[in-house]
Amino acid sequence: MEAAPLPIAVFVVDAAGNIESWNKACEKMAGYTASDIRGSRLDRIISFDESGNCKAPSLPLTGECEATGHLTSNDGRRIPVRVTIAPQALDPDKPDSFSVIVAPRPGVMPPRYALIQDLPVTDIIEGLPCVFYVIDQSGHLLLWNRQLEAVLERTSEELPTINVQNFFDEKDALRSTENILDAFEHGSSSHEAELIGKFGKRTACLFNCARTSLGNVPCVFGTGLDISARKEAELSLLLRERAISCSVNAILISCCKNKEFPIEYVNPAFEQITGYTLDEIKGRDPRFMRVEGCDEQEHERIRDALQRHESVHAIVRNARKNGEIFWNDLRIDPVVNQEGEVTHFVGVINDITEAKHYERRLQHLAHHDPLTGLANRTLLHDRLGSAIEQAVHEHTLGALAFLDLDNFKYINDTFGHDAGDEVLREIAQRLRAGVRDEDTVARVGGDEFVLVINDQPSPAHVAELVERLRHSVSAPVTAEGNAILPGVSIGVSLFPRDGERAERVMRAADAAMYHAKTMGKNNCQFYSPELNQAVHDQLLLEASLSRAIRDDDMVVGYQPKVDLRSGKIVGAEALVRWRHPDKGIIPPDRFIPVAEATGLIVPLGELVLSKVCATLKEMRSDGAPDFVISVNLSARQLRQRQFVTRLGQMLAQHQVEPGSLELEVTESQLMDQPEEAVDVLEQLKGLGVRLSIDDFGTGYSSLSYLRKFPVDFIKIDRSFLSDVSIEGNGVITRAIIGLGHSLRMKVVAEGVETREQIAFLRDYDCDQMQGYYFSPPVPRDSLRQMVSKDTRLPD
Ligand SMILES: Nc1nc2c(ncn2[C@@H]2O[C@H](COP(=O)(O)O[C@H]3[C@@H](O)[C@H](n4cnc5c(=O)[nH]c(N)nc54)O[C@@H]3COP(=O)(O)O)[C@@H](O)[C@H]2O)c(=O)[nH]1
Repeated sequence: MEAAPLPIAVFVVDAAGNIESWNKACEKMAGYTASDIRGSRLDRIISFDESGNCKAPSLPLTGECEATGHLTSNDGRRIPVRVTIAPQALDPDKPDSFSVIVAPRPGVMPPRYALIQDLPVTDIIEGLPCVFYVIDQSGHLLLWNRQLEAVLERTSEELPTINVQNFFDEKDALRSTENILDAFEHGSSSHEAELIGKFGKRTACLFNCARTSLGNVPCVFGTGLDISARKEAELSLLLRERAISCSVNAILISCCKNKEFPIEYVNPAFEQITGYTLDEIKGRDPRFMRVEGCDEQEHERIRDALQRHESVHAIVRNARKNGEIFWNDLRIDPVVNQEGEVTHFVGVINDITEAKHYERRLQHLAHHDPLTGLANRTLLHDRLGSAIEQAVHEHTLGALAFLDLDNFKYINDTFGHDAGDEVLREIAQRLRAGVRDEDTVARVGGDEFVLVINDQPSPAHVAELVERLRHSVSAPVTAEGNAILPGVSIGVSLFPRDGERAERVMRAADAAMYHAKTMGKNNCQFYSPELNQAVHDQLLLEASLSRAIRDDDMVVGYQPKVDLRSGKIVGAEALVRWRHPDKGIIPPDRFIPVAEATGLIVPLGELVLSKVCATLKEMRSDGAPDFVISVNLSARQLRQRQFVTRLGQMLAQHQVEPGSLELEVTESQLMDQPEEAVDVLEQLKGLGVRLSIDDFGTGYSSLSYLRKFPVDFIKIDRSFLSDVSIEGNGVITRAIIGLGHSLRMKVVAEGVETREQIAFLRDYDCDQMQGYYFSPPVPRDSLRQMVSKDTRLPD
């Protein structure tokens, strides 16, 4: 392109040639500003030609003249100009200012290289924004600029002595030197390499070399442009590119150029997660992976955010190429260019399918029983709350049934835990099959199930349904090759009739179930306000029992035990009663279960034992040192860790012979945890006390355990004696007597009420009897009298 012609410059000087005025045109031509130049002499900027037609003006100026010369601009250029100087004053005799008109001389502009000799080469080389070098064929520097010294951290004295290959890293030296010297052969070369300073400074440079010669010496000259910043930018770009490429999160970049936001890039993780390659989907609308009809609202939200060029986070379901649906934790952010415009969107796709499934599993676990898959207590509570709310709102009737398996412990102990689990699973399935999908079946404890039955036409319908369920649950279950008969007690409450809050409805069903248990098990009871009263009474009983034990309102009665051969009283069973201030004597059947359930049995048992010890001491001083008193023990007392130690201490404290105390434990208690029972019984035996198995025949003793229990007596349960003349009963009683004797135990018959029973027991060599036929439980003093009078069973 032709350069624009320079304007004519006109300025004013005084006669001495000092510049007085300087306008924009002058500044444009010469580059000096008015403040730079004002006051300078004319010959500072214009050198006049001495030869030629025009004569150079001499100072001081006197008159008009025309000359040619060169204007030296402030950037060092020498511009050929024609100069006209004319006095400005009106009085030509006293001229004191002159106009100087400077015009570039057309046609006298030098050819392209004509001024080359005038070039300030050193200035140019030093002013270059890069390193400059001239190298001979041996690889030594002939010429260089200061920039090279700075980059190589070397002085101008050092540089000529060092070969160019030492300017580079060892690994780069050969290649870089070759590249530079290549220019000797090919005329030019270009490459990138790092210059290494003497003290380790590294400068990445782009080298451009060209062949030339200095005089007759062939050499290569060139520049090395510092590209460190560019290299750094490139590296960081590369790093980001690699990071995107290596990311485990799928990344998608889409363009904003149209409303479809076409895909421009996806990384390998995207390809792996979705199954689509970049080639397959480039240019497509990213929504192509959405699942029709799924997460519509979320997609709408994403769309809105993108239209507004905003970031958005959403969790949606997408389809992989193979059709599989995955959960996508999606984060989309706008990408802004240098002008601040959003040009792209970057989407980070995180496949959280596994996490979602895990979350669901956790959710399920948090709300379901792992063994049966039924609802657990938490879910039951939620469902019951909603069911009650619905029943209240819609004026319908709902039912809550509380089911407790009657003999589950026995099943577990006899057939093993695997069989027990199988029974629970089978029962769960039967219950689930017996109700509708909208009803809830929950397992809330080892052998406790709860049903929430919605929207029932009448209580009679509920009763029918629950009875059907009871039958279904009680049917034999085959587990681990055994046919097991699981009985179940069911308590039912109705809502909102029995309560409008979950806790109340649950409590009502629980009370009904408790009632069903006391009614002989394997039956179903509905809650009634009377039942509530009973539960209330029960609670009162619990509270006052604790007080009674503390205040010693307990009395112990003694029922004599008689030797069947001699008819002599040989001992007694201690039986506790509660002497209630208002209700009179309360029998143990009413408060022992409460004491056991509340743990009060422990202090109560200790109270009885200490009273018995006191009685035994009295009996000894009465002259009956061999007299034995038996005390009933509950399972909870037996399981008490310090029981044996404490009993030993108590006997010692009362100075009672351990052999005069007998402890009765029921057969079912022993068989509850037989291994532990053997352990405790042995410790008790070690203490010297006597042991007996109470209510024998009602539990499920196995012969192997009977052998292991170190007991002295077995007590035949009174139910077997109720009518010994009836075929079956007599047979069992006889068998128990035989069994006891064969195990070297004495046999006691309890609940003996008739002469016939006595005769029967004597016929079959039973050892002792206890029962109303001889005596009911009597106060301590009455017992002492009977013993001292030697009251006997008649022959
Ligand atoms: N853990 C503890 N349990 C105790 C204690 N005191 C009593 N009990 C247990 O309470 C149950 C009921 O006892 P009770 O009402 O005292 O009845 C006993 C006898 O009165 C009764 N019996 C005795 N002879 C006859 C009879 O001829 N006919 C008849 N119908 N009943 C009779 O039997 C009960 C004694 O039974 P058992 O204990 O099985 O020998 C009872 O289970 C007691 O064990 C205590 O301090 N701690």
